[in-house]
Amino acid sequence: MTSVPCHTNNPGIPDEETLRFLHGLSNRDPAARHQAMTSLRSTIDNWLQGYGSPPDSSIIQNSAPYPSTSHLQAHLPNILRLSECCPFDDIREWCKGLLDELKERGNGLKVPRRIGRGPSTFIPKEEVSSFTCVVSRQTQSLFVDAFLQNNRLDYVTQLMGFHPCYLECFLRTQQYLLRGDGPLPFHFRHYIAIMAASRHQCAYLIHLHEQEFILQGGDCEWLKNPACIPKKLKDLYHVNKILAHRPWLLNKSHIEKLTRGKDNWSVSEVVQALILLAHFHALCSFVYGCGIKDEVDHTSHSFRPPSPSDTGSNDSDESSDSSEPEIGMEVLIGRMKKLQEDEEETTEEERLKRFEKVETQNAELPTTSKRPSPKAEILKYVEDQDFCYQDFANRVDEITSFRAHEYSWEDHGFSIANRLYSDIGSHLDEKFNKAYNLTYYTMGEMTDVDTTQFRISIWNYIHCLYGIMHDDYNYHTVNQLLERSLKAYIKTVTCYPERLTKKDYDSVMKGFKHSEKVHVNLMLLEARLQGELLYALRAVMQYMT
Ligand SMILES: CC(C)C[C@H](N)C(=O)O
Repeated sequence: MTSVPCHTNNPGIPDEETLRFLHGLSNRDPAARHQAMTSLRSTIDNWLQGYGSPPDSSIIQNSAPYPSTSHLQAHLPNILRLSECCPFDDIREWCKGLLDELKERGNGLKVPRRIGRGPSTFIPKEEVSSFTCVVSRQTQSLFVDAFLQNNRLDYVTQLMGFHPCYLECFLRTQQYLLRGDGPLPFHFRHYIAIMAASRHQCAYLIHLHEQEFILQGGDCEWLKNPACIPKKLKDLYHVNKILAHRPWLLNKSHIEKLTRGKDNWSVSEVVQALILLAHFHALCSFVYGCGIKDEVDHTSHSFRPPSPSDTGSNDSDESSDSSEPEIGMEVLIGRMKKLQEDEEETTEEERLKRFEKVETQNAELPTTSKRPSPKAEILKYVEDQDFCYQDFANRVDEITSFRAHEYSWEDHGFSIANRLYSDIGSHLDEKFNKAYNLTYYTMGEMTDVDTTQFRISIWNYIHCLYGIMHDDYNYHTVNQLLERSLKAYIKTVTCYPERLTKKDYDSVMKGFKHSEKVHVNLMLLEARLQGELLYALRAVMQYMT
């Protein structure tokens, strides 16, 4: 345990000492884990001997420190979390036993209750593969990797565990962005993650990265009072806002502003920052799209009885119109077949018209649900909180559609990313391909289904929300395969993820399995990420030429 603990007085942010202790348990080597457990055990024994007041020094028989009650108390939510989600059986069992023992013996200590509630409010916990269920070897070893990388087996990872071959790629890329070679210091990377997540008020990601920020030696003043962050980071606020909500407005002048002057951003740093921002904006969509709950140690819920949101019955918000019947899976499959059989020849002009039609229809979709009002602990990170998505079709600026054949990820984005921030292009490319091509040839209970058309229409529809047109694509397909309620869901998750409700999730893709809904959310994440990056990297290219 280290010196100078960082006391943040924020319920979401434990002190540095607690975080270091967790570090000790995150070890691949069972002997090292055992040692970490023994040392914590001695610390707790010291406390138990003294029941909250320092015991007579003759009783302390080991070299472990004597903890204060509040200090020990601060460990408990984390011990609870480990007792519920840790891929190492030894730690999980040990934590369970410890909590039970403290409940009996820990005079005055408030011991949180185990609730085993699962990662999502939308998906029953029995459906989610985790350490308690039988998961494949591959998934199990990915969970261990994630635990070691992030000091936890987080809920995002658990849900992505439905799709291990994607998860592998996701973890590798995120690890590279946060811990790999790159121009930005580690604590900056986490602060940028916080800034990105705050655009969608995503407390889940904000709290995770506040902790990582502290572990990377970040100054906790930046968390308490974001007004005191360095000017260099402040300069990123504007770009963050545009990229998150109206990326088509990004141009070379924004890059110029960041790179001008002394002690400002280098182009490589800008590229890493833009990719981090886009990565975390898109991850917010995944978090909300799948109804991911707060991590066990991020709230004080475990001291009180479960709330409706813990049990997944929180659907009080009325937002989507679920009265409209869905077309049903059989009709959908029939339409896909038909589209494949009679491929229609279209002119460029016709394709453009169809694209514009889908775009105009987007603007007509209802987005009635209200924005949740953020808590002060989130608001402190947000500037201009009213700035949000605006329908591309209703833009006031003279901006034309982005033509993907003039600037595409494969031919342009990929190489400029790789050139300015080595290897990132390849990591992202692999991840995009995994998400774009992932298929099990199933749809609900049906097998041997070619779902290509459906999946491509989701991807291209998301790009359409951002004004990106794929010139060789017939947008008529989008209207054939994506019904209004599904389009509304996709639009909400992509553009206003914080407004999504359980009811929205329940009322679309009715015959689909939960793992398939998560699959759709992976595509939303990646297509949004790629859309933002196309604009961001085009702006960088324009600045450089
Ligand atoms: C999103 C889902 C409809 C994807 C489908 N299960 C497939 O294997 O392609």
